[in-house]
Amino acid sequence: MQPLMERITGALAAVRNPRTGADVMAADMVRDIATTVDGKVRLTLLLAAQDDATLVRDVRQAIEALAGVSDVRVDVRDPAQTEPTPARRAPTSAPPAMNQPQAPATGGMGRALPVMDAAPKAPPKVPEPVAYPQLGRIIAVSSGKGGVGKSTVAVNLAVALAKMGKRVGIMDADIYGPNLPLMLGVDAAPAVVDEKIIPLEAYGIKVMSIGFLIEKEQPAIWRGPIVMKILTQFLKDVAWGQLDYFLVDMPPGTGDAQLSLVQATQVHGAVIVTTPQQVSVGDALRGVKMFERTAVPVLGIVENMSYFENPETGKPIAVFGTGGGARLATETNLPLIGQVPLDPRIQEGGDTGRPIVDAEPTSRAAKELEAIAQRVVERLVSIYGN
Ligand SMILES: Nc1ncnc2c1ncn2[C@@H]1O[C@H](COP(=O)(O)OP(=O)(O)OP(=O)(O)O)[C@@H](O)[C@H]1O
Repeated sequence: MQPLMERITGALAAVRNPRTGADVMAADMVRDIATTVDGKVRLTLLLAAQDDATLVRDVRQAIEALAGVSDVRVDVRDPAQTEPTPARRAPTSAPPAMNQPQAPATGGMGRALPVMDAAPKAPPKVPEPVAYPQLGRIIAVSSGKGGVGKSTVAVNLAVALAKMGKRVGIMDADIYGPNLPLMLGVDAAPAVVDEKIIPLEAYGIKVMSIGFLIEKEQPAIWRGPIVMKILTQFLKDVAWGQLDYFLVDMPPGTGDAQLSLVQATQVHGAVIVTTPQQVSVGDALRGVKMFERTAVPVLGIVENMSYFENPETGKPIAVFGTGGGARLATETNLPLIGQVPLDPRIQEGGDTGRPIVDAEPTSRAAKELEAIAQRVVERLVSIYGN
């Protein structure tokens, strides 16, 4: 058999970039191929904003198919932010420490930090927002900080809307921690038919996640232009069909993805998720302001993990303080459209791919989430009509 390195470069020479027609080796899109004696392969793929993100998967699959390969990691970089090399670097044999992560430590936050945090040299061109009428009303579900239950709320709102007979799509734009595959129990490489990506389906909703495309267990290094690229591709190149509501599970904070989304299309409304604690409320306030600055109407505030229902008395116990959602609503003059209790079944359902609105429809949490979906619809109708 040929040496592994030669077989890798041979396999990559058969992976074509549909945008340019050239293979990824000839186009100099592959850097730093490294292998270990036990068949681990690591490489860097230079993916421009205009390139098809499914190339990452194609590259990985081409290498996985080779005999003797036990593990493949593809690090994605934006060529605009990568130092040009005068000549293509020769493939290197892997040093023994090859498998050590290259990204900075996460500082115990359980979330990988981006490895490419250098500012782009030239300001990126701001694209004109494009309308996607087939997606129906586009709703961003956002939070100021991570871990407040934004994805949980987004997923359950989507399922609740579907139970109301609406046609619903959901995508995540969370490059650092796409949660939808786990929460909805779907995780497969979506099929591509006639150059359109076919979304996966769960609980009557159509689903597309960055998690279906990017490498698992490796730091997300997609930044600025790549986020924009993925968002646009999900809006434009996914065969969503005609929808009534399209939910976007945003990454926490007020960064690239939020701006990219509002630059990519008209967002009809935002739902801001917070917990009752003051610190969470402060972050959420910044989120509200960001949407207001970009002329996206905030439909309302959802306070999650509001209270724990005492199983014996049925009385609420404030676990994370009280009143945060109401305070934020007063400060921003926005409606508080729901208070979702802390319920261990929400977490279990999130981990096993069964949203509580489907799994425990009679629970107080599920009923509240359904009521929130109803209020979101009413708010949208009051702003845009039917
Ligand atoms: N009301 C709730 N009761 C119990 N557990 C909850 C509740 N809401 C969310 N959780 C759990 O809290 C964790 C964080 O929720 P989730 O992933 O939805 O938050 P997030 O704000 O989207 O986080 P991230 O910043 O990672 O995207 C999950 O394990 C989820 O199941």
